[in-house]
Amino acid sequence: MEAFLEKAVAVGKDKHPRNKNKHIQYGTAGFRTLAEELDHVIYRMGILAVIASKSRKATIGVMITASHNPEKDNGVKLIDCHGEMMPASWEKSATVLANVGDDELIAAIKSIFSAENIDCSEQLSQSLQDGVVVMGGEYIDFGLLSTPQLHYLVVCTNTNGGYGQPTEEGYYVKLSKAFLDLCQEQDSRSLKHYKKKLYVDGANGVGAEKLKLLLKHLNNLLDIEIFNDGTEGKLNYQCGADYVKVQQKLPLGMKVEGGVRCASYDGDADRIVYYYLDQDGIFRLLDGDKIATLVAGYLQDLVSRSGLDLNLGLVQTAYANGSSTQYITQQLKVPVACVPTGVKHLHHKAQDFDIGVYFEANGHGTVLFSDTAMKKVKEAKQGSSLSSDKRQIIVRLSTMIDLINQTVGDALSDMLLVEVILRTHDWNPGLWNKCYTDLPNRQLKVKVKDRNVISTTDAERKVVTPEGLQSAIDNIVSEYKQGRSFVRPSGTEDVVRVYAEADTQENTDKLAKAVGLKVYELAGGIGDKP
Ligand SMILES: CC(=O)N[C@H]1[C@@H](OP(=O)(O)O)O[C@H](CO)[C@@H](O)[C@@H]1O
Ligand SMILES: [Mg+2]
Repeated sequence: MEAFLEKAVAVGKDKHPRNKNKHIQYGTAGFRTLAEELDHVIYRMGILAVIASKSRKATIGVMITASHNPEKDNGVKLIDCHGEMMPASWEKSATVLANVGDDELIAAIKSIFSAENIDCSEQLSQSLQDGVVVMGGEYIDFGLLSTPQLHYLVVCTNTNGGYGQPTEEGYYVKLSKAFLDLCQEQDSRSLKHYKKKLYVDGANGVGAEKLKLLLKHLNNLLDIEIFNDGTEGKLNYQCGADYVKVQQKLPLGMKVEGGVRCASYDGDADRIVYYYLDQDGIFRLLDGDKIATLVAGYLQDLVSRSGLDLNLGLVQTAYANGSSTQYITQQLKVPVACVPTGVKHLHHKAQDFDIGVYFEANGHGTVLFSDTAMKKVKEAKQGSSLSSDKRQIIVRLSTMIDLINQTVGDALSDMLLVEVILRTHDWNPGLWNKCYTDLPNRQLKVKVKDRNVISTTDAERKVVTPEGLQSAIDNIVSEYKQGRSFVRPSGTEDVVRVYAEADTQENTDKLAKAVGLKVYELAGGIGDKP
């Protein structure tokens, strides 16, 4: 895209410069003025026409005419895809584009792209293909996919189909077959609490489209209504997993009844969080920690009933709610490891176990089965001396392995996994939520001059530099019941993140603010204080 834009500026400057500083406006019927003043305007309308056509995914028209005006005049106007005039918002963009200086063209084009919510991925994808071809490489263009689908396809390709068919359809077939098998196994039971109704917020990303395709394979075992499916709203804007997790409220546009399970994906569908409104209409979050404990508890039970000698562990980050860690270690008696933020750290650590469950609190996670675990399950399944009870459990474990996308966190696969477990337990979201009660928590962002002045240790739970910050945090935290707080530089945004937990939401907010202020003071805060 950058290359394009640079070319647009270069050609503009060279062949169609804006010489006069006269403001010209898209009026009643396009731009209309002396022909000699229109050259750069018409060039720029060529640019706008392409943007409009991409936005509409249709042909649009550009008319050059002075209509009823004198001969020395001329004009240009755009015709929208259904044959009518362009809407007012486009007239505004046209006016901006016509009047910016030659060097401001890039910024103006970018802002139209973003205002009209236009996807530039096609151009970026072309750039990628150019890079591959120039090196003599070959590529398969799978078009639009979720991130975890591509992870799946890479493994399938490199295992010659051993992990599944290397096609998007193969992905749906593999997951849905496992899901149907696991549900059918218990088809005869009557379910009291588990309902098949589920609301899904697609974050206006790729997940909604992919979910629609998956649903065709699920034999109506799930009754899913999709919100934020990308037909109108903006990507991740007041919706999606991150918004719901951090804001702890329903996404934009989602209408739900109490007690019905809801889930939000993120834009590329590698994260998922669940939530519901309880009988008092209060929002209840079932985040990555709640998913991790649900999955770990279930698999732990399955493994112990299978009689197989397999160790199971759970990997979290410092963002995991303190109650979840306590529940896992004390109730489930599953060992927990804490690693720095970022899936690469969690995934790596999870490989230390026969069965490694990992989840970030924000809903990114999966389960890894080691080669040894896969081999033991496979051998047990083939064994002839199993009682029918044991066989059923081993088959279940083996089908679970097929249901889980082990390559990376996957909103679709994780959703099916959660649904199977809830169905098996015959749980509604309230029963799931009851396992443990989250400590109130708060995340804040603090802007500083250079976030790298903050370095951390102990899986990011303690600050090393700047000097004095950790002892200041310790002092503040000691004033709060069940208080815990840590700070770290974000790896994806130019901010320092503050996390806090305490006994009440009010105290948690106070704690987060006090720690945020210390960061601001001791680590070079800029702009508004937290
Ligand atoms: C608190 C939080 O949710 N941090 C996120 C966020 O990283 P930061 O380094 O905190 O900006 O984006 C990462 C990539 O998606 C994700 O792995 C991580 O969990
Ligand atoms: Mg993602």
